[in-house]
Amino acid sequence: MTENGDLRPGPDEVPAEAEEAAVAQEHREEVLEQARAEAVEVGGPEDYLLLARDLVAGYVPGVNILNGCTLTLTEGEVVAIIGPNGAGKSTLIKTIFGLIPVREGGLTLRGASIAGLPAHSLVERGVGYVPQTQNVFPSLSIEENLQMGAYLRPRSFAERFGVVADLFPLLGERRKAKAGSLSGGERQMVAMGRALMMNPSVLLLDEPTAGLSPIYQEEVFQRVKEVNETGVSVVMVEQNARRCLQICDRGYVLDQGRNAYTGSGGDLLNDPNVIELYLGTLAKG
Ligand SMILES: Nc1ncnc2c1ncn2[C@@H]1O[C@H](COP(=O)(O)OP(=O)(O)OP(=O)(O)O)[C@@H](O)[C@H]1O
Repeated sequence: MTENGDLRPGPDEVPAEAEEAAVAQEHREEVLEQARAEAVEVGGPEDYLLLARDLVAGYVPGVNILNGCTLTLTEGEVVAIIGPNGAGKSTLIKTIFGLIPVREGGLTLRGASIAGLPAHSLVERGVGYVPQTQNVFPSLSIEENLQMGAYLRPRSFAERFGVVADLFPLLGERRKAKAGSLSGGERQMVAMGRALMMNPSVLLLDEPTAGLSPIYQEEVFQRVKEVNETGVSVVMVEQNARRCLQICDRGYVLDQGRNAYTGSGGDLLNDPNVIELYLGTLAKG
């Protein structure tokens, strides 16, 4: 408080929140410094369904967003990518799906390099991707959206539609409804259903619960688990970090395009550093 009773902080006073944020930022920098020194230890490409190793990628020439990210996915796993805004989570998933070129590092699927392959080649190889936004064709019906998902194998449509409608009954019950008339949560089911039409072995989900009510968020998490139980391995970027870590097998905390922490969902949820730096309110900063 200033001498004249003004409650606003004076020029030399640092508000408690800003001070806390500065301490947390300093701590994050230390964590990243350590991450830089210790590369994430992984096995060889043949040991994983999917291996992204020391990836460097970015949008603008000369500006890297991923600064050496490593992620592994083993058959049957659900792997979460969490971290603060702008950490590069979506960029990592887009790079894996071939939407952003790999500048350095390796990217393999079942031991074979997929770096440089366009997205449609990845779909043919069994990788499905659900973008965060604009992930349905609003003027098309649910059925037509799912047909778009099966465009590479139109003859398998009926069979796959049956499988997908078993997982997401809404899609069968309302197959003639325009996707644009659905709620955000229902659209997310259409988007996931569409990606599953090609019977992928890996499903990449970019913030599937963003903008959804808590009830729909929970439904999405449950559906992801059910999809995983059918044998689909999942990599998901999530803003609801706590809930995601509860349902995933392993998680990666990214920060400034680098691996900050990695471990089982339970270990990350209970790690005091992860709680302090990434799961608390300061993580949003
Ligand atoms: N199309 C783009 N062109 C240029 N820079 C981009 C583009 N998309 C994202 N970026 C930048 O890349 C950085 C990482 O963005 P990214 O979307 O991967 O972060 P994120 O961890 O997914 O965060 P958020 O939770 O905010 O989506 C940000 O600084 C962002 O501004």
